[in-house]
Formats: sequence, C-alpha cells, structure tokens
Amino acid sequence: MVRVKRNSGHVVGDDVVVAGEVLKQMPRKTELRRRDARGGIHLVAANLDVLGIVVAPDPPSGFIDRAIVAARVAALQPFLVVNKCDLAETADLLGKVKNTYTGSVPIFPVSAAHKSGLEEVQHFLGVGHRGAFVGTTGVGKSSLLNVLCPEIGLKVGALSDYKGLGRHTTTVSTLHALSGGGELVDTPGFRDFGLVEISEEDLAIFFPGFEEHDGISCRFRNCRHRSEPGCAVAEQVNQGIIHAERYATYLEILTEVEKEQAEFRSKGWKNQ
Ligand SMILES: Nc1nc2c(ncn2[C@@H]2O[C@H](COP(=O)(O)OP(=O)(O)OP(=O)(O)O)[C@@H](O)[C@H]2O)c(=O)[nH]1
Ligand SMILES: [Zn+2]
Repeated sequence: MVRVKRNSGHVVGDDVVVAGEVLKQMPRKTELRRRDARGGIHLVAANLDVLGIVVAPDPPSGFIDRAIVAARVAALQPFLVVNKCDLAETADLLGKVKNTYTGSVPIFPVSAAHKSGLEEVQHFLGVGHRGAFVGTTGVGKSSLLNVLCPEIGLKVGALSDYKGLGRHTTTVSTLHALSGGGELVDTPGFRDFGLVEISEEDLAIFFPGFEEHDGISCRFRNCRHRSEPGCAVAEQVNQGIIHAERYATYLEILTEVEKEQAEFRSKGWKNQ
C-alpha cells in the first residue's frame, strides 16, 4: 500500500508506477467529475468503466435520464439498479424503468435489505468491470456497497436523518475488489448525485431512447432535435420509432438544461 497526499492530483482508480518515492501517474482511460454547489469542478474517480445509477421510489424528475447522459459523456457504461424492490411501492417504478430503458441500459431490480437480485449485479461487474454507485440521498448506495463488499462497513443512514447532518464522516475514496471479480469504488464525493450537470449538446447526443438515431444523422451536426429542418429524431418520432412521450420528456429536460447552462454562463462558470 502506498499512501498518497490529498493534493497530489491522484484520485481513486488511478494507475501509478512507483519509482523510488515518486508516483508516476499513467494516462487515465476515463475521468468522472462532479460540480460542487459553488461551481467548482472536482475529479472524483479515474478509470471506471461502468456507473451504477441507483434509484428507489420517487426519483427526482429527469434524474435517471440526466445520470445516463452524464455517464455516457464520461465514456462509462451506465446500468440501472432499482433498489428497495422489497417494498410494494417499488413495483410501479420498476415497471416504468423497464418500459423506458429496456434496450438502452441494463436494469437490475434488487433489494439491499433482503439481499436479493444481487447475484446479477455481481455477475455484471464480475467480467472485469470497475464501477461506482451514484444516486440521490437515501436510495441505498451505502447499503448496496455493504452487501456487495462486506468488509467495507459503511454507515447506513436512517431515513429520518434525511438532511444528513454529520453523517458522511468518511472522506476517503476506496476501491474494493469483489470476490466474484470486478471492483467497486466508494466515492463520498459522489454520494449526492442529485443534481447532475449536463450540457444541451450532451443531452442531444446521449439521451436514452435516441439510440436508434445512431447512424441516421440530423442535417445539422449540433441539432437539438427541436424544430430544426432535417432532424432525424423528429422524423423518428413521426414514424413512431421514438415514443412521443420520450420525446416530450427530452424537450422538457432540454429546456431545463438550457436554463441551467444560461445561469452557469452568467455566473462565469465554464462548461467542462
Ligand atoms: N426497504 C428497504 N430499505 C432499504 C433498502 N436499502 C436501503 N434501505 C434503507 O434506506 C435508507 C438509506 O440507505 P443508505 O444505504 O444510507 O442510502 P444512501 O443512498 O447511501 O444514502 P446517502 O448516504 O444519504 O447518499 C436506510 O434506512 C436503509 O436501511 C432496501 O433494499 N429496502
Ligand atoms: Zn435532430
């Protein structure tokens, strides 16, 4: 084990070569970043290749789509973990998730509490993937990590402690090898993935459900699929290949993202 100073520029997942007392960092295959409340951008983990988006009943509107887009932008393969399937109310969410995302991303219905559905997740990670879980507070990310990596011993929050005061005492990121293969990274910097920053461009390219659109290009390269002439997405909505409801959701999120981006620009924040 090599201890690394916090400000060394290394993050969890980095490959390094130890040369004497110097750590030489190898080029990163992927980098995952987050923006803090003040607009600062932080690198959270390197060299992940999959991102588990954890959801439980009542995810914030647009969260899943934004998280999938954010993962794809970072060149990570997103997968959906629908947790708390032991609760009756999760059935509704699971149905919607399957309807919307089957064919776009792998879906794993699980219950961390009942330790069910986890073999499939282990199997998925076991083929050599390195991943992390993201999701809004209280969906069960720590609980899932605890059952998948029993040595980890993370504090599981009580839902009543929702604002999380004094809860996340751990600030160290750790990488865990799973017994069945694969690795999971625990990144406290990431626990609250509630606000996922994405750009209009990213959304237009990576929105889940527009995959059929691959290879059929819009007339304009930077098409936002709104009312541009020669828009292949609009054409596929007309043909019923892309569901009208998904298109409506896309337009809703696009409008939100445009507003957010305008706000960022007015504050002088740069896009990633
Ligand atoms: N019924 C049920 N409850 C669960 C399940 N998984 C987690 N919980 C509960 O949900 C609450 C939040 O769990 P955590 O694992 O702390 O959630 P988290 O996503 O890590 O939350 P943050 O640390 O705030 O980001 C706790 O009370 C858990 O006991 C599950 O599969 N079923
Ligand atoms: Zn278009």
